[in-house]
Amino acid sequence: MGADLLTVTNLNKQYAEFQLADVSFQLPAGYIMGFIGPNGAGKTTTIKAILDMIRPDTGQIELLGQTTLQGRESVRDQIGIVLDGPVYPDSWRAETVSRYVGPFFPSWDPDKFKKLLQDFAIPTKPKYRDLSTGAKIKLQLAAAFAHHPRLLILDEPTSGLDPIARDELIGILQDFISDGQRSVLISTHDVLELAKVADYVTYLLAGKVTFTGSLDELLDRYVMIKGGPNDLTPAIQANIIGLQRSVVGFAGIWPTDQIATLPASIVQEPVDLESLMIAFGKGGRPHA
Ligand SMILES: Nc1ncnc2c1ncn2[C@@H]1O[C@H](COP(=O)(O)OP(=O)(O)OP(=O)(O)O)[C@@H](O)[C@H]1O
Repeated sequence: MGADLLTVTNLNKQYAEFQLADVSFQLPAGYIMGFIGPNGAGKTTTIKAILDMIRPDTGQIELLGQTTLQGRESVRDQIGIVLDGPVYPDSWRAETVSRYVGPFFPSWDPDKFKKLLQDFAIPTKPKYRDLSTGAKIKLQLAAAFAHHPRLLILDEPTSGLDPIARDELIGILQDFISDGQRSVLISTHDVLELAKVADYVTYLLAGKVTFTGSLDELLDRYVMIKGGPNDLTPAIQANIIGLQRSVVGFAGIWPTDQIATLPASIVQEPVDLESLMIAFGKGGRPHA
């Protein structure tokens, strides 16, 4: 496993009605980490702290081995950023980005940027405000890749993308990490797409990390259980995560290490990330 490109340790930030509490996780080189959790969990706040767009109350952020603000500034060139929503002035065109954004990055490669505009099929004539949502995201990606980043940080890049564009983006991210030297931190609600490529996930709930680690490890910890109405004993009801009832019975998430406590009539199936996220979001908590 390569060196960590990003380490977040005990990050705290207090707002009037929200607290980011002791957020810690690390991302090694060569991997994609999904940063997931319900609306308002604190994903954007954490990303803003990582990018020095807000100042945390306490905690440490290490970006490409640099912990101080000055040190992190010195590696800024190696961090590619894609944020949700409009990021360039309405009147800009694709090549304006190279003219005005390029000078901020010592390793900006105008030829690479031009080639990416072609590769990503980004129209160069329309003004930024008239580009489609997908083209706007791809323009940010082209700008991020044009300065040869080692770490790509994306905050909800898939919102507003159609399924084809989402699939394309996932492919681009996979290519990006393929040499084992680079990593991606991606915050998204699109866990179906994410589950196809993420090696690691960090799951944030109400400002706290409730799981960080390998996606396979998270999925191995649980099974989906199903049974008829009469199978729902008080013991199952007390421990099941994200109980769903219907006329034909019930379903929910169950910790793998407690499978032995289940009656033989209960059906067990592998769990997927989306079902887990829904169950956790409904008030269930990840099992220690
Ligand atoms: N500047 C601020 N002042 C006060 N509260 C803030 C500020 N910025 C964010 N918050 C609050 O912090 C909480 C977390 O917001 P954040 O945008 O980090 O969540 P998120 O996980 O990215 O959510 P979403 O998935 O909806 O984008 C929210 O309740 C939000 O209102």
